[in-house]
Amino acid sequence: MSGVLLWVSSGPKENINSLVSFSCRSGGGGERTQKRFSGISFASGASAFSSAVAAETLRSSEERVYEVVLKQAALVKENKRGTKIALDLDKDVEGDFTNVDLLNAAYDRCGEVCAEYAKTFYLGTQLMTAERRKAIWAIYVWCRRTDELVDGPNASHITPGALDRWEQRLSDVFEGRPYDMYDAALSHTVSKYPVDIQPFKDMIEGMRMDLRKSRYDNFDELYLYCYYVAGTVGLMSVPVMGIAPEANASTESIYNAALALGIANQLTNILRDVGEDARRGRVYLPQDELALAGLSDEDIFSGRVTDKWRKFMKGQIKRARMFFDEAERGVADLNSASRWPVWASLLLYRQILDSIEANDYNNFTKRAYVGKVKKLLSLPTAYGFSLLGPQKFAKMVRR
Ligand SMILES: CC(C)=CCC/C(C)=C/CC/C(C)=C/CC/C(C)=C/[C@@H]1[C@@H](COP(=O)(O)OP(=O)(O)O)[C@]1(C)CC/C=C(\C)CC/C=C(\C)CCC=C(C)C
Ligand SMILES: [Mn+2]
Repeated sequence: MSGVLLWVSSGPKENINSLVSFSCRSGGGGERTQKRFSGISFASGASAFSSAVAAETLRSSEERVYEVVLKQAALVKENKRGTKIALDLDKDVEGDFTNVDLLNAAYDRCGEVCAEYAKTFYLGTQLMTAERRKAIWAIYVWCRRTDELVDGPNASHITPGALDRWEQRLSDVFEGRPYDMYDAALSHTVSKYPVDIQPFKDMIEGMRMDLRKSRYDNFDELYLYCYYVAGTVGLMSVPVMGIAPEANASTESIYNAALALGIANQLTNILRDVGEDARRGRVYLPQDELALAGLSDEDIFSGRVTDKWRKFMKGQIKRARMFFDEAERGVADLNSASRWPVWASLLLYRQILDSIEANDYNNFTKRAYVGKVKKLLSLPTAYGFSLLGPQKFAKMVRR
C-alpha cells in the first residue's frame, strides 16, 4: 500500500513507512478497505463514479496527503517560492483593508492571543521579520479558534452544521470578507502570502472527524487525522516562513518536512494525553497495534503501567521520533529568520517524548511536560541549530 509513496519520496520516508505498513499489514488496513468496499453500492454496475470511489478507498492516507503536499508545493513555486513578498502595512494595504490602524490593531490582538496561549512559541516568533511574525500570529489564532470549537467550553454545542458555517466563513475570509478583526488579519495575510485554503479546510475536516469518531482502527486512519489537525499547520506556515533562496532541496521535500513536523507534534500530543483523552472516552492509539501488543481499551481505561504497556509505548515513541527526524531535515531550507522558532518548537515538543520515558511511560495519571529550565536551555540550542545546523553546532559545543 505504501509502494507509491516509497517510489515518489526519498530515503528517509522509508523508515516511517515501514512502521506504517507494519501497522497496516497487521490486518486493519486491508479490513478497513474491504469494509468500505462492502459499504458502497455497486448496484448500478461498474460506473465511472463507483470505480473512482473504489480507487480512492484503495489509496492509503499517506498517498492522499502526499498529493496535497505536491499541490501546495506547486502553488508556492508558482509564486516564486513565496519568499519575495513585501508586506509593508503602511504602503501596501489593499481591498477592504482601508483602515491601516484597525488592521494593525487586529494583528496586535492576534499576537496577544498567541502570547497568552503559547508563550514559548510567541517568543520564538520574535526573531522573524515583523511581517512574517504577524502573519503567523493570524494563522495561529485561526487554528486555535478552530480547535476551540471542538475542545473549548462550548464544544458540547458544536454540531457538524456549526463546522459547515465555520468553513463558509473561512471562504469569506479568503475572498476578502472578514467577519471580525482576527478574520481581518487572516484575510490580509492570505492576500499577501501564497497560502492556499486547502489546509485550512482540511483542518476543519479534522474537527469533523473529532465529532464523529473516537477510535482509530489503524495507523492509516490516525495518520489522516494527524494530517488534518496538525500536518495542515506545517502546510499553512511554510508559504509565510519562506524557503531560503539558497535552498537546494525541492519544494516538495520541504513541504514534506513541514507536514512531518505537524504529524510528529500531534503524535506526541496523543501519547502525552492518553489518560486525559481516555477520561473523555477517546482512544487515539491505533486499535490494531494495541491488539497486536495484547492490549485493549480496557487496559487504557484501567490505567495500569505494565510491561506490555511500556513495550507498546516504546514503539509509539519511536515512530513519533522518526517523524521528528524527517522534519529536522527540512528546517535548514527555511528562510534563516524562520528557522529559530521552528527549531525551538521542534526541540520542545520532542522533549515531551523524553519526559514520557522519564515518567516510566505513565501517561495515564502523570502529565509529561518540559520544565522551565529545559525550556530556557532549548532556546539558545535552537538558535545555534538555526545558525549552524545540529551537526556543526554539536561539534562547536564539544570543542
Ligand atoms: C520545513 C519545516 C520543518 C517547516 C516547519 C513547518 C511548521 C511551522 C510546522 C508547525 C507544526 C506545528 C506547530 C503543528 C501544530 C500541531 C498541533 C499541536 C496541533 C494541535 C491540534 C489539536 O490537538 P489537541 O486538541 O490534541 O491538542 P490541545 O490539547 O488542544 O493542544 C492543534 C491544537 C491544532 C491547532 C494548532 C495550533 C493552535 C498551532 C498553530 C501554530 C502555528 C500556526 C504556528 C506554527 C509555527 C511554528 C513556528 C511552530
Ligand atoms: Mn485541542
